[in-house]
Amino acid sequence: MSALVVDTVSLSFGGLKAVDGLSFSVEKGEIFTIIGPNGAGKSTVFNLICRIYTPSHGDIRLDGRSLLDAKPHQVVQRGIARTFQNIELFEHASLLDNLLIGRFRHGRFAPLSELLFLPSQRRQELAHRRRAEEVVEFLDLEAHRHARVADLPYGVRKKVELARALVSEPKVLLLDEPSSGLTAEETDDTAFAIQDIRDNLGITVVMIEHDMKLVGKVSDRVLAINEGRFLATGTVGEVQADPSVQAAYLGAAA
Ligand SMILES: Nc1ncnc2c1ncn2[C@@H]1O[C@H](COP(=O)(O)OP(=O)(O)OP(=O)(O)O)[C@@H](O)[C@H]1O
Repeated sequence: MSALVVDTVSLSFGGLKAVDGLSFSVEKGEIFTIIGPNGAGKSTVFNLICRIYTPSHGDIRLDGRSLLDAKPHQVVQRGIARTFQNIELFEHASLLDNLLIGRFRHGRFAPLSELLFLPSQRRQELAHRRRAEEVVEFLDLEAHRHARVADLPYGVRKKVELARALVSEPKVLLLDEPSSGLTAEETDDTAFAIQDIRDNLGITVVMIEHDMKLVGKVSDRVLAINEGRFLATGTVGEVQADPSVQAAYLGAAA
């Protein structure tokens, strides 16, 4: 069974069809990349998967179960985590605190037991702290664990966002332009991190990315879209050679 299925999904903003009858599926353990010119509908697809938007038509399924009955805050509990094109962190909190804040969005948050600090709550807290420390180590962030996020260089902040997504132990990780704003060296580092996340943590990765070098390095399969519609899917070479993909990029550049 596919990990994630987007099934004939549509969404319009006013008269604009941002996503138009789009279907694709992502297999478990795959690194799957969505490409397309600016305004193609890529971020809207992520927002639909995360339930920020509700499709006007179609269904989205995680492990065979529709996500459409989930509220945005329940999507993390269902097993989907996400990073953003523009970093979204608590800038004045420490790296570690940013990861711990994630726990309120993960698992059960019971205000009363939290208040009373019951043993079950304490166990959960400790497990979460352990998980946060493991992720810090996994992404080589130990040197920065107590640093204030606002004081960290951009490349490290981007990694912290990735760490925060991993703390929720997702089945599927959505990465929105993981290389944007990074140097070539940091982008190479990100490629290794993405591969490690799949290989060592067994997480399925769905990524939006413009940097075709990174796309070619890590993707098992690529999906190209334009004007909210399916253009082509296959290996990066197959998709880049597809005439409809070339026409879409040429059109966008015109
Ligand atoms: N909230 C919104 N309200 C109105 N129009 C929107 C909204 N969000 C996106 N759009 C429009 O929908 C279309 C798809 O936008 P989207 O951001 O999904 O594209 P994208 O492929 O992610 O682009 P980029 O590569 O530039 O980030 C664009 O024409 C955009 O202007």
